[in-house]
Amino acid sequence: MTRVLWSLFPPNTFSQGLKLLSDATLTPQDPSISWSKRAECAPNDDPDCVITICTSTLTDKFHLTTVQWLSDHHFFEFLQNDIYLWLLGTFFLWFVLALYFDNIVPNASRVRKSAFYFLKPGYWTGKGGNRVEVQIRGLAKTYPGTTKFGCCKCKKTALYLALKGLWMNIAKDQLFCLLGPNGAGKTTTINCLTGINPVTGGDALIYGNPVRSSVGMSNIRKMIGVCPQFDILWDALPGEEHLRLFASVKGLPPASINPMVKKSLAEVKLTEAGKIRAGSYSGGMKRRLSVAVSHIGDPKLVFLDEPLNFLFLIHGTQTTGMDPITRRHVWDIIQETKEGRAIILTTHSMEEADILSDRIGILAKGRLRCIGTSIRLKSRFGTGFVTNISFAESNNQENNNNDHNGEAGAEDSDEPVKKFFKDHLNVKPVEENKAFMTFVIPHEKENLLAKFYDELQDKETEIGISDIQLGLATLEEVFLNIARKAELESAAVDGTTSTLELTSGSSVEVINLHLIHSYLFVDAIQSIDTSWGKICWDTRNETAENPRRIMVEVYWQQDESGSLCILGHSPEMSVPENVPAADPVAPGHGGGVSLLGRRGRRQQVQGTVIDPEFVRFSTTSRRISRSGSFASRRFSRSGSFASKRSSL
Ligand SMILES: Nc1ncnc2c1ncn2[C@@H]1O[C@H](COP(=O)(O)OP(=O)(O)OP(=O)(O)O)[C@@H](O)[C@H]1O
Repeated sequence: MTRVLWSLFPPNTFSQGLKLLSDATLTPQDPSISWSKRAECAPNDDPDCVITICTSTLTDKFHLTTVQWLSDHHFFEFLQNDIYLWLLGTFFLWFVLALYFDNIVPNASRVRKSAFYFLKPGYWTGKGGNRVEVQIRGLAKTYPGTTKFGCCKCKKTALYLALKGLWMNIAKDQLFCLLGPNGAGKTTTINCLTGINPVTGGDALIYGNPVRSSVGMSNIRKMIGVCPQFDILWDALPGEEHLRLFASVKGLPPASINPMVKKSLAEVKLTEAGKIRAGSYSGGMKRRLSVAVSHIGDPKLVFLDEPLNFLFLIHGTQTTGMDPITRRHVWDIIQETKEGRAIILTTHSMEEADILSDRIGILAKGRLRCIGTSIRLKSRFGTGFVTNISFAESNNQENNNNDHNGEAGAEDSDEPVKKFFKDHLNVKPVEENKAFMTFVIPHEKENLLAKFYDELQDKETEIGISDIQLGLATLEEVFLNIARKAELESAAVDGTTSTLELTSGSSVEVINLHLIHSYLFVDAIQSIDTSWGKICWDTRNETAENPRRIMVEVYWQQDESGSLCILGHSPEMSVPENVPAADPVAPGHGGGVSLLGRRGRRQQVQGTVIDPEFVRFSTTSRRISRSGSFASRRFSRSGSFASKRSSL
C-alpha cells in the first residue's frame, strides 16, 4: 500500500525511472536499457528490484483473460512494477481531478458547479430543457467584495448581490425591454447571459443551451450579437473594417462578408462613412456602428445595452443623446430586425421602451418587479386614468379680463368642472392652470367612467370645456412607482437612516430612500416624556386615542461621495384621510421613525413612511409646498453634523 501511495505522485515514479536509467548507464560497462529490454530488471539482476521501467511479463499477461490474470497476480504488484503505466495513469488521474475540482470549487466570482455536474447529460451535450428561445431560471450573481490596502490594515468590502434570482422567458420575434434604475442589474443580466460574467446561481437556457455549461456557452456565442453599453471600437479602423473583422471572428463564409458589410452599413446609414476611421465618428455614428456590429451574421439573439445612450464631448463639455431623426432611424432598424430573432434591450428612455418593446420587465435592486406589455403594466401599476380638461378660449379670455380688472374670478370659472369631478368621482385636480386641468382617476372607478364621460360631454358648453382627453398613466409613472416600492423595501431591510430636522424644531430619524422624494408622517406624539427634553411640537389637539397626524414630504439628494442625504422637507401637512394609521414600528424596521430629543436622546414614537400612492390626491398641496423653505439637514451617515440651509 505504501508503494501505491508513493507511486500516486508522478514526481516519485518519474525520478525512480530516471534513477533506473542512470544506474543502467553509470559506467561504460553498464549495458544500459534498450526499448526491447525495458521490461526487465536492472541488468546486474538487482535482487531488490521491485519496480522496473516496465513489467517483465506485461505482454505475456495479455494472453490470459483479465479475470485469470487478476486472480493469478497481485494487481497492485503489477502496477508497482510499471513506471510507464504509473506515469500515464497518474497523468490522467490528476488531470481529471484538476478538471473536477476546477468545476466544483468556487472561483474568484464564487461560481461553482454541483458535485455531480458530470452526471447531467446537458454538461456533455451543451443542451438542456426544452427549446424555448430564452429561459432565465433563477439567475443570480454575486460580486465578490474588494480589498483595499491601507498603510497598516486592509479593508474588505462586503459581497454584493447584484441579481437575486431572475426568472423570465423571452420568445422569438419579440423585443423584450429591461428597464430599471441605475444599478438595478440590467447590464449584469446581459453580461451573465453573454458569458462576460460567470453566473453565481440559477441558470439560463438560450435556444436550449445552458449558460453555465462551457459547451453551452460556446454554442451561445455563435448565435448572439451584442451592442454593449460602451462602444468597443478601434479608432484606427474604418467602420467597414469593423464589420469585416466581426464577421470573420464569427466564422462567416468569406464570400458572404462583403455583401453583408455593405448591407449593414446601408441599414445604419454609414455607407459613406464606412471608409472613414471610426476615431473620427460622432457619438451617434459610433452607436450606430455598434448596433450594426451586433446584427452581423444574423444572430438569433441580440442584446442591446442602452443602444441610444452615449456621451460625447462638445467644446470640452460632456453631452448626451442622439438627435431625434437618427434616433427614429435606429428605432426603425431595431423594429425591422426583430423578425426571426429575440432582442433584449435595456434603456432609460420610457419612450423608447413604449415604442419598441413587445414586453417590458422592470428590474430594481436585483429583482424582477413586474413583467408584461406596456398597456398591462400601465393599467396594473399606474395610478389610474389621467384626464386632461382644456377650457374654451372665451373662458380664458374672461379669466384674463377678470385678472386685469383685479377681480377674483379666474378660479371661479373652473369651479363647475372641479365640482363635477368631485361629485361624481370624488377626485380633485392634480394640476391646474387657466388653460387646462388634470385629474387622476383611480382604477377602482373604471366602471363609473362611461356614464361619467357621457354626462361630462353633455355639459361641455355649459361649463366651458373645449376638449377632454382620457389616457392611461405613463410608463414613467409605472417605473417610478415600482422603483419607489423597491427602494422602500430595501431601505427597510438595510435600515440605513438619516436625521431630518423639522422646522418645528424636532428631529426625526428616517430610513434612506434613493428617490427624489418620499412622504413621511409622524402621528403619535403622546409617547414623548417631556421630562427628558422639550420638543417643539404642537400637541394641543391630540389625545392618546386621537393622536395628531402630520405629514411632511422628504426631499433626498446624493452628496459628493454618492451617499444619500436629506435635501429638506416640505411644510407639515395634514395626513389625507385615505392613509391608514401607522402601526408602532421600531426605527429601522419596516420603515419606522423615531424622534430625537433636544439633547440627542432618542425616543421611539409611532410613525411610518407613507407609500406615495396613498397621497396622490394631495399633490396640489405638494406643488404649493415645494416653494416653501426647507429645514436644515444633517448628514448622519458621514458622521459630521453640518447644518445647511437650502431651498429649491
Ligand atoms: N464588477 C463588479 N464588481 C462589483 N460590483 C459590481 C460590478 N459590476 C456591477 N456591480 C454592481 O452591481 C450593481 C448592478 O450593476 P449593473 O451595471 O448591472 O446596473 P445597471 O442596471 O446596468 O445600471 P445602469 O443603468 O447604470 O447601467 C451595481 O450596484 C454595481 O455597482
